[in-house]
Amino acid sequence: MDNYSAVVVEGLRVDRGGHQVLHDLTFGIPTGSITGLLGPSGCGKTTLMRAVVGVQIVAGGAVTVLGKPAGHPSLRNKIGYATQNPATYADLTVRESLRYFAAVLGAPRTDVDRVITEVGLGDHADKLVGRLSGGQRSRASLGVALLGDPKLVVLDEPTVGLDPVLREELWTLFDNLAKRGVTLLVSSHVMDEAARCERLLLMREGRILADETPEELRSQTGQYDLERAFLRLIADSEVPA
Ligand SMILES: Nc1ncnc2c1ncn2[C@@H]1O[C@H](COP(=O)(O)OP(=O)(O)OP(=O)(O)O)[C@@H](O)[C@H]1O
Repeated sequence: MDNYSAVVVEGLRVDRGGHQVLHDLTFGIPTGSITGLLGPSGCGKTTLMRAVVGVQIVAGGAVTVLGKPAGHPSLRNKIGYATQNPATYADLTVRESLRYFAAVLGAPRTDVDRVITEVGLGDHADKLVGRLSGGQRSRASLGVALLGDPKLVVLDEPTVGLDPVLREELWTLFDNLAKRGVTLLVSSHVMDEAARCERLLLMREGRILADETPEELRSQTGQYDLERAFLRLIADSEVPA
């Protein structure tokens, strides 16, 4: 692996439920970048993230993360992962929950207050997770992914259910993490978030349609609006040879 790529995926194939859901994917994710993973529901975004984090059985190919095979024990404390399902306990408060996960991960206790502030839950730190709104609960899960000092943060639709102000705050947090050299892989359905990413991986039906910067995507398709650009790519990919 070169120093430039935090993640290298080569010829990745994954089968789920008896079907191939990822088809020979090959790409790299630059260190310290925010890469957006975008595509319609069911195209394979979560499956790809699971493969990067090392919890997905793969049928073929290789995934290398920070120079080690995905799932290698030494990566455990270097990767933060927030799934679409909140990873917190309903009967603990936000602070208790984060303290628990900090202990499990071996992260310093002082991290708890830092991440509570980072995810904007300062006013809700002593509330039971079960009494939080959906958006607050997903921010509590995001807090778990930020405990310790992860070098790679993988976030599956972290802004679902958040209002525009909170979404903006979270994207500012992602920018700050990237400036510190953290690599972020963030999935989203929302194309306006694509413009916040340095690189975009656009997926459809288990294949990567584009791996480029928002600017490259705009100039390649002649569309400024990234949603239109994506639709143009899909239309072009469907033109019979
Ligand atoms: N546990 C599972 N068992 C069998 N098939 C699955 C399982 N989870 C997902 N799949 C299938 O794998 C494919 C990719 O699903 P995946 O969850 O990766 O898509 P996604 O792009 O993340 O979707 P969404 O945006 O809706 O979360 C889909 O066809 C889905 O039906």
